[in-house]
Formats: sequence, C-alpha cells, structure tokens
Amino acid sequence: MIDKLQGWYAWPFFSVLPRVHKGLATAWWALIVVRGALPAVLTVAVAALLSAVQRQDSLVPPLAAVSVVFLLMQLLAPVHAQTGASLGDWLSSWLHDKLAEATTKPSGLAHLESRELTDRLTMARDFDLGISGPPMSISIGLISGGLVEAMTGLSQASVLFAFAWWAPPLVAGAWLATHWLLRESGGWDRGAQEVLDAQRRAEYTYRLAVDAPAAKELRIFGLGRWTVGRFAAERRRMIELRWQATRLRQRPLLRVVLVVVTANAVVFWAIAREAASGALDIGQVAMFALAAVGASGIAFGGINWALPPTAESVTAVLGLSEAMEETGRLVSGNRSAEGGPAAYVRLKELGFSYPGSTKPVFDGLDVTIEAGTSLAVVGVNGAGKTTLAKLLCRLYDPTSGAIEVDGVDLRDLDLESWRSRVTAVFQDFVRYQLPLRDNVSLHDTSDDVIRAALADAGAKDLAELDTVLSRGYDDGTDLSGGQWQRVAVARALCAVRLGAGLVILDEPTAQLDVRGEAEIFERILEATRGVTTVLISHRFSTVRHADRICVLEEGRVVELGTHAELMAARGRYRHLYDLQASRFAESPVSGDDCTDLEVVE
Ligand SMILES: Nc1ncnc2c1ncn2[C@@H]1O[C@H](COP(=O)(O)OP(=O)(O)OP(=O)(O)O)[C@@H](O)[C@H]1O
Repeated sequence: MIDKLQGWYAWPFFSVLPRVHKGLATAWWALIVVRGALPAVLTVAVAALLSAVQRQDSLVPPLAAVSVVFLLMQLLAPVHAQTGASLGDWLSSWLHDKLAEATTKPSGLAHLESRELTDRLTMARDFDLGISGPPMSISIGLISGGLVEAMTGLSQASVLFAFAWWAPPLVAGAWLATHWLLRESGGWDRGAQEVLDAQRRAEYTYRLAVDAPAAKELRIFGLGRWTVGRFAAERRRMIELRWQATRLRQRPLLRVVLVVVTANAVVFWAIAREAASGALDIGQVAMFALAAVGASGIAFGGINWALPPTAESVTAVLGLSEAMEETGRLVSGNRSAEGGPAAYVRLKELGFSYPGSTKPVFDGLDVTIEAGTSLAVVGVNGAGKTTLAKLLCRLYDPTSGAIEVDGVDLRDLDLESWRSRVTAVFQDFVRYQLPLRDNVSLHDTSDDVIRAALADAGAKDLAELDTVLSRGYDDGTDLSGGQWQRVAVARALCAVRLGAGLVILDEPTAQLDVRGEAEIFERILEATRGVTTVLISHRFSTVRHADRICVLEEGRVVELGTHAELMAARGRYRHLYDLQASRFAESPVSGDDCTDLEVVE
C-alpha cells in the first residue's frame, strides 16, 4: 500500500510540502479536512432544523448550529486561500533553490548542454514561468479547492451510513468510478516532445520580445510583429494541445452517466420508499437526499485538472537534480595541483566528442605547452578552439587520450585545486550586475590588487570600484562592449596576480578596436610573462606574439612553431595569414600589426 502510494504521480508533490514549510503544510491539510467536513455537518444541522420544525421543538439549537457552521464555512475559505497561496510561494522558492542547486552543483557542463536535460529543465521551470499553467501560489489554491470538494463528497457520503450501510459505498463508488472512466480526459502529457517544443519556442520568443539584448535587432529588422505573432501562435498551440487532451470523450462520458444515475437512482428510490412508509421524518429525508447529492464532490473534477501539472513540475525538479548531477558529474582526483603547471601541460592523443554527438571535435590531438610559455591556437570557425579551452579547465573530460599536467592526468588532480590554478577569459564572459570591484574579483582581494589588474587591462579609469556595472541601480553605469571586455581581461589578470598558473584567453580582444587591441595585448603579454598561457584568437596580429602557434584542423594539430617558423614553412598558417593580410590591405587602414579580419574558409 505504502509502495503504491509512493509510486503515485502526485506523491512527490504532497511529500515535499512539509519539507517546504511544516507549519503552513499542517494548517493547509487541517483546513482541507475541516472545510471538507463542514458541509456534512451543515446537512445534519439543516436536517435537525427541519425535524425541529416538524416536531415543533425549540429551533434555537439547530439554528445556532446552522449559523455557526455557515459562518465557519465563510471564514475558513479566505483563510485557506491565504494559507495555500503562502504555501505555494514557499514551494516556488524551494523549487527555485533546488533548480539553482541542480544546475550549478555538477562540476562539469554536460548537464547544461544535453538536449534531454534542457527539455526537462523547460518543463521543470514552468512552475515559475507559468507558460502552460498558473504559478504555484494559484495552483495550490486550485488543488485545495479540488481536495476540499473531494473531502466534502466523502463526508457527505458518510452521512448516508445513518440510512443504510450499503448506500455510502454505492454512491461514493459510483462517483469514484468517474475518475477511472474519464482518466484519459484528465491530464495532458506535458512531457510530450510537441508540448516541450511549443513551450521552449514560446519562452524563447517571449524573452526575445521582453529582454533588452534583442531590442535593437527586433526594431532594425522589423521583427517585432513576427516575434509577437510567433509567441501567440506557440501559446495557442499549447492551449490547443491541452484542449485536445482534456476534452471529455463521448463514450466514457455515457458510461459515467449510466453508472452515476443508476447508483443515485437506487439510493433515492430507497430513501423515497422509507419516507413513504413513514420510517423517515422530513428532516431525515432532507439530510439523506442532501448527503447523496453532496457525495458528488468525489467525482472527477477540479483535482484531476489542477493536480497533474503542479505535481509534474515538482517531480521534474526532483528528477532533474538527480539526472543533472549524474550527467554533469566529474570525478575529482585527490592529487594537489599546487604550483602546477611547473614543467608542462600536455594534450596527449586527445580525442573528444560532445555527449550525444558522433562527430569528434578532436581526434588524436597532441601538443605540449612548456610551463611559463604561451601557445596560440588558431583554426577556422568550429575547429575546436573553445572546446580545447573547456577541456583545459576540465569542464569536460576527454573521450580518449588525456591532458597531463607535469606528468599527472588532469583527472587525477583534485578538481578544486586545479580550478584554482586556472583562469580564463571566455568569448561569452559574464557581465555581472555588481560593483566594478566584484566584477574583477569576488574573493577577498585587496583594492590595490584589483586596481593593478584593471591597470594591466587598460581599464583603470572606467569607474569607481564601488560603482555597480548596471543601469538598473542607483548611481550604476553601463559599459561599452570593449570596456566590458577589458573588465573580463582584468578578472583573469587579477587571478594571475593572485597566483594562477595557467591562463586561457579565448578571443580576449575580439571587441576592441585595432589600437586598443595592440595596446591591451602588450599589457596582457607583460602581465602573463612567465605564466603558461593559451591564447585563442582569429587575429594574426595578436597571435604572432605568442611563443609558439598551433594550427588546428580536423581535430588535430597540423602545424606547430613560432610565427617566423610557420611563415617560412609556407603551409596552412602562412596561407591563413596571407589571406587576412591581403584582405586587410584592401581596407582603408593599414599597418603590419593591425590585421583585423576573421578567417572564414
Ligand atoms: N555544446 C556543444 N554540443 C555539441 N557540439 C558542440 C558544442 N559546442 C560546440 N560544438 C561543436 O564542436 C565543434 C567545435 O566548436 P568550438 O566552439 O570549439 O569551435 P571554435 O574553434 O571555438 O569556433 P569559433 O572560432 O567559431 O569560436 C563545432 O563543430 C561545434 O558545432
């Protein structure tokens, strides 16, 4: 029985409520029971009143009972609504915590880039987005309504025990059968791919419409109407899907009518017979008739519509925590990375494919980076440069081969210890809505170090350290793309000042103008002198200053050497370099150190 209950789809929802807020959950359940019982008490009180009228007894006690019960029914409804809304808010916030934990806890990235898990995340987030259902504080109200109705039905049915032992199971059973007979009409499969796709597209177009980053393009390309139209179409699709799933089916409906009418006819006929024989007085007839009618609350209704989407959200969040932990988990080694890399970092016969993809990004990539030197990585779009950065940070593990740091496999190093040795500027670096100081270092770093790092990145006069880098705050400010990039570079250079041993720079100057780029690159070189550096860049003017350069192609290193060596070799690097230089020569600005074109083969 307990196993069966735990297997019930709504079990996770009900079982988390006391964990979310014990007091509110207890009050919520208590109110369901009390509010569910009151209509039966009212039925009995009304019957007593009628009997008292017939017998010409004092009407005061039954009238008082009717009034008290009626008053309680009126009072408890808003109290219950408030309790439910509050419990819903607590549940929402608990689920948010769980989701934030599920997405951030795994040390790898695979859980955030897997299609299956992002679909499940879309479904799980619906309690918050309210795209396919109301928010939790409202849903809980609908669920309480359904539960109170069902409790009312049960308590009314139990009044019929006073009439005949067989009446309550007959009437309650008939109404309960409606759940089973109409089960297909009750829920819609929110996990169905069609629903998830519509939900994802609806959310995406909604974000396009309301978030600032897309605002420029929506206007320039005249996409406003298209976005709103598409959002409306996806929402309509979801409403249609829900309507199709919840429409009452004709044949089961006929069976329901037959079962319910038969059961009620038997009970009402029996009541009528007893009344005609004089065995029941008017009060009893009214009580049993009202009870039989009130038992209908058990029927298929509110609860079957309100409960599934809410319960599924909870199940999805709980299931997601486990699945994300499993998919994104990287097993940490236990060797310290302190002081590394002291001799070299070697990418040894490295093979890698993204989870779910059969196409290898790397296939036998082999290169050694001497500690304290810089290696530039070049290659056409999609050659795997950013993927290499992710592997070096150990955000993924290689599918074959290994990354070795001073002869130790990265997987044998303590993950936290390794991450504390690495710093990076990613192409999609984060613009934290925090003071400038915290954008450079969120650790307890002295202002002197922060100022020095900002100076290294050519960003010393951007703003006060306490100025929040967002217009959404009083005295906040925003920065241009290039200024933000300098802040991201300062973040990495600050980590270098604090002792990081490996610096990964993925297009660190992509948003800077040519002069800014040349200037900042000098500074980066100066600040990272003697630190192992991997520099990814499309700009050959930047790349040429690295100690060595490797060209990636088809998942392997096809050329490796200094700028001069590779130019002399007249191979792939020379070809790409000349391609940029010739395109640059056609542009109005020129200068040997300012080649500024992206290589697109
Ligand atoms: N999360 C992912 N899941 C599956 N495939 C991916 C993922 N990220 C990248 N890829 C694929 O891996 C390959 C290498 O991508 P990567 O971003 O490393 O290239 P890149 O050399 O940095 O490109 P660019 O110069 O355009 O920045 C590409 O074919 C890309 O489509």
